[in-house]
Amino acid sequence: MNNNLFKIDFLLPTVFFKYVCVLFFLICNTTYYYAQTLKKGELAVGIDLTYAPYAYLQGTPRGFDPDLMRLVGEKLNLKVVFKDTRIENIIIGLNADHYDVIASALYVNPQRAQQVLFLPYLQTGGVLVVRKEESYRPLSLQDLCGKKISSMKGAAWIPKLNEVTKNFCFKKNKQTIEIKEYPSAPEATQALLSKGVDVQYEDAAVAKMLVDKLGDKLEISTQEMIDPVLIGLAFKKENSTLKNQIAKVIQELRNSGEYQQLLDKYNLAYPSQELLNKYQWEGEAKLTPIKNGSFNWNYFKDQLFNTDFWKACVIVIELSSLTWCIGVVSGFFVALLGQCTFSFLRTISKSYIWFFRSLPLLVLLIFVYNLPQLWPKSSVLLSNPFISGLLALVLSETAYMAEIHRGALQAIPKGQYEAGKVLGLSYWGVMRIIIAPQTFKIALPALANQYVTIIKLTSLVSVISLTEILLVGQQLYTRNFLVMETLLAVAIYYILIVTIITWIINRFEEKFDVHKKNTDTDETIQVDYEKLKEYSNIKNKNEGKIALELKNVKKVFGNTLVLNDISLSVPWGKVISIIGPSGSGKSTLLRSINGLESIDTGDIEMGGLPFMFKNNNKIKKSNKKLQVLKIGMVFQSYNLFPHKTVLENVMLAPLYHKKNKDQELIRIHALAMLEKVGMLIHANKYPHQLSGGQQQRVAIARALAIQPSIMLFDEPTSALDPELVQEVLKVIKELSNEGMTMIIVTHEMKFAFEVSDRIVFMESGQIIYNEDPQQMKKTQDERLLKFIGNVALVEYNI
Ligand SMILES: Nc1ncnc2c1ncn2[C@@H]1O[C@H](COP(=O)(O)OP(=O)(O)OP(=O)(O)O)[C@@H](O)[C@H]1O
Repeated sequence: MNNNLFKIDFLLPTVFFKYVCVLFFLICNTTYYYAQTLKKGELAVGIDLTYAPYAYLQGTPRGFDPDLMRLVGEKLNLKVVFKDTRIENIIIGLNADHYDVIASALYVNPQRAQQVLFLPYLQTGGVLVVRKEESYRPLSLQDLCGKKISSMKGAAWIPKLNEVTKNFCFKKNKQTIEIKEYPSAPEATQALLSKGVDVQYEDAAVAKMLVDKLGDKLEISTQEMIDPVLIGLAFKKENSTLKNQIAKVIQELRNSGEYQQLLDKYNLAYPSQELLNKYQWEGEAKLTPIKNGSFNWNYFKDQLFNTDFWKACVIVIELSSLTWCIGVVSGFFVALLGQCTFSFLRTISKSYIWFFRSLPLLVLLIFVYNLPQLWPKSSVLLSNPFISGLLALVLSETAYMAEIHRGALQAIPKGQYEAGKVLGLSYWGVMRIIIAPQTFKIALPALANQYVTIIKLTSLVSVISLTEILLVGQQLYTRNFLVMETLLAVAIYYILIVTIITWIINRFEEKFDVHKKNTDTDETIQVDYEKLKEYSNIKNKNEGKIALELKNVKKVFGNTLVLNDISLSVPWGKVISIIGPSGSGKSTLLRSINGLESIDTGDIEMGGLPFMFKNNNKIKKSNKKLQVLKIGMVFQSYNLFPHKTVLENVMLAPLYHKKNKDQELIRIHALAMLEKVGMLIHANKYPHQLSGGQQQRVAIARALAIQPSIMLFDEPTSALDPELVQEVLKVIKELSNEGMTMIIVTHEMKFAFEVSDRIVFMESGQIIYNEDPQQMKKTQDERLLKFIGNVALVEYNI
């Protein structure tokens, strides 16, 4: 027993040692695996599949890089997984552990070498591509002075082109080389085809593929590669194990000849020793590596003072402001077309909105910018990216703005249109003076929001090489790959612009909001009261004996006969009240008299002149504007213009029609009308600051300001509280005393019987009685008696 125990005691350290060894081996092994790839048995490859012939998607990833990585994966016994990533984000993705290696034709440059480990595996260089139809054939960079060059964003040769401008072109008194950077090679080629640029500076392999496909239009003008550059696979700084392993595999592939076969397939070359030596010196010895994960605050701070960013801010503000201003106006017109009575115009509006809202802005931008390819004459304007960008943005934004305006237009009560119409304003007059300002005010919060959206949308214009803020940022980080630092600076610039613009719009919105205007104090109006009296009398211009004559008027709404053979004669200076049960056609009759409703048959004459009459089986309106001006109309719901003060409401129509009067005279007359209705003291207030009765009295003053010969009142007291009714009736009574010809639709029976010369009783669209009030009181008709009797006869002190 003791022996056994001894044995166990003796054996334990041996077993423990074995366990520790196995565990150590396992840990080492695991670490080994995780050191080379993120996921065991898998090689994740970061690749931009939009760069043929190096890497592209045709069902599966194809091109030189995918082919090479598959070979490498085979040799290392790893499953290759491709992670499609845009080139500008590819290094940040590597350092964020999204993949193990970048195989995406990544040019080796000193800034990039600070952030990743490079394994050079290819050599390429730039060539110049030109349009075949033209005679211009540049052979070197020196031949590019004064020309426009398209290039892929962040290409290695861009700094070199700038050097040529500085050290060669300027010294020879030649013009600068203008470089336009595009997101990818196809866009750069498109710019060349549509004559936006003169030359495309392109990678030799890409250019060869281009010429293979578009040989009838494009040609490589250089004899050999300009400035050869290295292309490398990139690894995380800490992952030299994987780099060494893949370097070993590539060496094996080179030894076996497989690598050369692959190079030949794509017309590429392995880097020359001379170029590799240069890289050792430039890329690794000279620059201190950037520590992975650190944020370069100094670089970020420098970007806040970068003049290129500030210039781009000016471009963004100009582009977004112009887009917004033009879009607001054009959107309003598209929205108006949508409200038209002509179905053809409505269809145009709807189709426009449908089409441009469905079209992605990016597609529209590229299409507009490249339109000169289809329509060469347009290149005069459209080859300028600012103009192309503005046009595409305006086309797209107009559709969105039209929808915002449509909502605002629908929110404006119909009475506002009608009030403008009865004041004799033309359609465009009503739109300009009454509807547009109100629509704009309603739509302003949504429009302001759209402004902010446009500011951010301008970043898309970088696709056609307009150097706005994002493009400046992209140009920087595609070279140095300090993506986070650059994008933070970009974000700061956008936030700054949006904050300033929002502040300006908010001030603007406050200015527009009449509810926030402090006009509550009853400001004394500076007027000469003696002069007011001179203008306050009603001057009727009575022509002929009869003010108004309706002959056999009929009006149908759908299948309902609303006015049935109405004949009515109104002599000058008389007051006619129209009474009758609800729906009997009283309002329709009144609205037909001033043309707010058309009639189906019959004639309407005013002062002996035809106003509506039958011609070729159609009812026509003659001298409509002139006739309307002879009629003042007061609505049940006042219909004052809420964005104008009381005085502005009253002066609106006389100022519009002018009639050779000077503005001061119009103002005095308007004040006189306000004095007449007892509203002079409130002249500077806005309608929302008045009671219902006060608003109705302003509405009467507004109708009187056009100096009408006939006044129509459509239930002027129906919307008022009983205490406010009498202040309005008092004004109407005074007008009748002055001899104003009036037609009043009312339910105020006592008032009607007191003030009227005749009372018209309507039922089912017909005039049943048209009598003197005293005579009507003696009626034996039970129906009429019942109607008059059923109405409460309130005692008014008027
Ligand atoms: N725009 C319209 N479209 C269709 N029908 C209408 C329209 N305007 C009025 N009507 C119809 O015409 C008839 C007469 O309406 P109207 O407003 O002239 O009557 P009213 O006598 O003024 O009534 P109330 O005293 O209630 O205002 C009603 O049956 C009404 O429904």
